[in-house]
Amino acid sequence: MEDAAVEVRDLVKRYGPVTAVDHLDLRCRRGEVTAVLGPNGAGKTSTIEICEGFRTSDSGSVRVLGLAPDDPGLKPRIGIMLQSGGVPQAARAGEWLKLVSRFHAHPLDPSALLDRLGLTDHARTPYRRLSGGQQQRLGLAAAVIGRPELVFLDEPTAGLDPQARHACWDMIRELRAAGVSVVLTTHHMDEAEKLSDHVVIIDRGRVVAEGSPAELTGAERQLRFRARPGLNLDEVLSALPPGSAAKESPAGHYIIEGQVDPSLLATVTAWCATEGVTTEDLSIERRTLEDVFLELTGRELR
Ligand SMILES: Nc1ncnc2c1ncn2[C@@H]1O[C@H](COP(=O)(O)OP(=O)(O)OP(=O)(O)O)[C@@H](O)[C@H]1O
Repeated sequence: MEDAAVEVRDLVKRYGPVTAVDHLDLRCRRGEVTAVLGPNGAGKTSTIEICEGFRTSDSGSVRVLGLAPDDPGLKPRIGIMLQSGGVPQAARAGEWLKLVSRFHAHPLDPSALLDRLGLTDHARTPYRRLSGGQQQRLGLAAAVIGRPELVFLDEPTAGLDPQARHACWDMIRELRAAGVSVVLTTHHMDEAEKLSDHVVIIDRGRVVAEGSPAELTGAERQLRFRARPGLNLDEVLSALPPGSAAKESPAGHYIIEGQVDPSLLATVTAWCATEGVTTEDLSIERRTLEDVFLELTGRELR
């Protein structure tokens, strides 16, 4: 398994009666961005923090860059951005980053990094006085300053405004371009779709689906329209090619799935015309990761 940045097999983590991670397998390839998605309490942070060496597992095996998570040789090679920050409350942003840089053999320039993340004006501000978004950005800076081979980012854009979010995305793209492996957890589907090579969806401590964003959303497209509620979809389905699907969700919002081509479009609009149904907002769309997630778990991510 030479090329795995992270290799987790049959991982189990229990907190008393709660099984947070339930025989989970996870493989993150080197040089790729892997996004781990799941609803609250799915077991993402438990899994990632076991990989980072901050929590112990009950059973299973974990290899990070080929090493055990508690191997002292691993720390200088990985960067970690914790959900909880991990920065002393009184530490000033600039001084903290300089201190962190001294732990690394070939660090990035702290001032340039602060500038990059829009924190130059806050270099002398104690951590506790930074806004939530500024704290996040400082955490990201500390995770990448040592030029790591692998970066773990736990919800890196939570609470960021759109501008800071884009700065964070740019940084993740640059890391990837430089060959750095990135493992990130997120609640944002668009973030996972835009940034990642591989998406792993976990729910109740297990992997429920994985693949590239394109593999997960499939080539299938959807025809969506609005019309009066309660249309008999069995009728339109009987006129469509086998394998097509139709649903009304929520009331008055219709989705037809299958080979969405001009012929299918003609069939649906002709059927609507014979039924005296006026359609509104008719559009053809690709399935999103959010659609896939809802189908798999029946739950929203947020
Ligand atoms: N230290 C702990 N003690 C007891 N239970 C815990 C602890 N940490 C996590 N849990 C429980 O384990 C389950 C998984 O939590 P975890 O934080 O790993 O999920 P998550 O997917 O990261 O969730 P979120 O998206 O909310 O951060 C949850 O039911 C949580 O309440």
